[in-house]
Amino acid sequence: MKHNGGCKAHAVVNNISRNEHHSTVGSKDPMRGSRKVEGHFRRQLPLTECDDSDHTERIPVQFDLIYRISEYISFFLSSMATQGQVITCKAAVAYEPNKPLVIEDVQVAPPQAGEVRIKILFTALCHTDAYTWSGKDPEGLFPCILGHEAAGIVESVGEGVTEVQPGDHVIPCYQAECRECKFCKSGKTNLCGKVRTATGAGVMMNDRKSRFSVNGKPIYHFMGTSTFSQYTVVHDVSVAKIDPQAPLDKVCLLGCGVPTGLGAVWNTAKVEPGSTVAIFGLGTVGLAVAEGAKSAGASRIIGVDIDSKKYGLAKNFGVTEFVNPKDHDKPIQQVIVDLTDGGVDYSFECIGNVSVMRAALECCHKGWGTSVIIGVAASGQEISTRPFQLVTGRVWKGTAFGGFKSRSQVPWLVDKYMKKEIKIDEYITHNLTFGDINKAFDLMHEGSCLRCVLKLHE
Ligand SMILES: NC(=O)c1ccc[n+]([C@@H]2O[C@H](COP(=O)([O-])OP(=O)(O)OC[C@H]3O[C@@H](n4cnc5c(N)ncnc54)[C@H](O)[C@@H]3O)[C@@H](O)[C@H]2O)c1
Ligand SMILES: N[C@@H](CCC(=O)N[C@@H](CSCO)C(=O)NCC(=O)O)C(=O)O
Ligand SMILES: [Zn+2]
Ligand SMILES: [Zn+2]
Repeated sequence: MKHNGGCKAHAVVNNISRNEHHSTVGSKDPMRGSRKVEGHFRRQLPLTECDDSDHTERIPVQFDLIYRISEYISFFLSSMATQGQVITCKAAVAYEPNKPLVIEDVQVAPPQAGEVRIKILFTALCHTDAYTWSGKDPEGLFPCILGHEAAGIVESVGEGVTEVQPGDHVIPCYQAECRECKFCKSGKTNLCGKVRTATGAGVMMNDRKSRFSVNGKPIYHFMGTSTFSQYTVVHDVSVAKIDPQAPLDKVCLLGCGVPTGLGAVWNTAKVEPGSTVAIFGLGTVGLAVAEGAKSAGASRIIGVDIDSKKYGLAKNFGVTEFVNPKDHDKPIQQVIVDLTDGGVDYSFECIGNVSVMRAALECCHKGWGTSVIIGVAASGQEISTRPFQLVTGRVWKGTAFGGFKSRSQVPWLVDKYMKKEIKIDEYITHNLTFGDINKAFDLMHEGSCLRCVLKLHE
């Protein structure tokens, strides 16, 4: 008898099937059917039909467990060979602003005290990588290894690291969480001060030096993550340990864009049921805002984008109305105020354009409307509005990583994805190999690309 969907084992099989299906969308995956020791292997097991007897129902679960143990042992043995050694691997180096990234052999030093070396399996590209690469980031340093939206497996740990060990599946987090500094203890913010000066300077805290080099010349770290490398070294306070069953080629997105949008709604704005919402910019971050607003019970979710093609897609994430500023003669804030009887309860800027940030504030309702800045604006840019906008009750806020505490809450977001409570697959429009990283950046500037996931190892 075939599955009827009611047994525990069947739940596992369903999960495998779903992921298997999505992992093939838009990509030719040379890993399919192979048995490499990597994060998404579990989902590539051949499926056997089960019947209703206890015996056959247990087969997939046992098979899965055996596989996971062998995966762990195999990874453990391979990491024994590299622990304490310099690893030479491929990384995409940004030598100069806007010049194509160069994939080359990079030496990655072993982790020092309080550091973790991670084998990065999958990384996505975020608009902030392109922003720093463009040379407009005041903290941008060259040569560097960009990348901050990824997932991988711990290869080795430095002295004193207790919360992760080789073989653990992890997401590197550009926003650290040490649980000891005044930011972490305040209960008022997800920002952490412990390693921020080092990550902003492209080095590690211990010795203020980089762990990356090419032929002896140091290469800067980026955002404390540098995931455009087959191996990276991060601070232990920047590592979230996640469910080893989670597909790493999907949950890599929980390193930045998706949590940022969801958290902007849930943690920063705290949107209530029945609220009206305007979202400026319908890329991954804006769509995650829409998803968060829908789940928070917003009654109207107005998407604003200069690319009208975004509307069809945005409906799937909860956007109920669409406005293209190019279709109107009036300022966009006036268009939205007219549409909503005086303005929206909440607005979100997900572009990084300071003129749009002003419009997003000014389309909020007098007395209570709150606008959240998410977009990252270029060096030298400043925001402005008439102070009267704030005097009359509008509130201007900003958010980093959606207010989520990284080490504590990224694993929770992974679990929510595994329970199908949040989307991830729907944001992945492209899958490419590491060698195509420059093509992936080109795609980012095309309207059809939300997130492109790169596979770092063959
Ligand atoms: N604060 C944070 O923690 C955080 C985290 C992730 C990303 N970001 C930033 O968020 C922003 C969005 O990231 P993304 O990956 O979704 O980018 P994206 O480029 O995919 O999306 C931007 C969208 O804005 C639209 N747009 C551009 N100019 C516009 C205009 N004048 N009016 C209306 N729409 C316009 C584009 O058509 C596009 O759909 C970036 O600035 C990124 O750096 C911030
Ligand atoms: N380095 C830039 C600021 C960049 C920025 O604002 N980064 C966001 C995350 S963007 C992720 O895609 C952030 O979280 N900032 C808080 C922090 O970096 O501590 C500049 O100097 O202008
Ligand atoms: Zn990002
Ligand atoms: Zn801290």
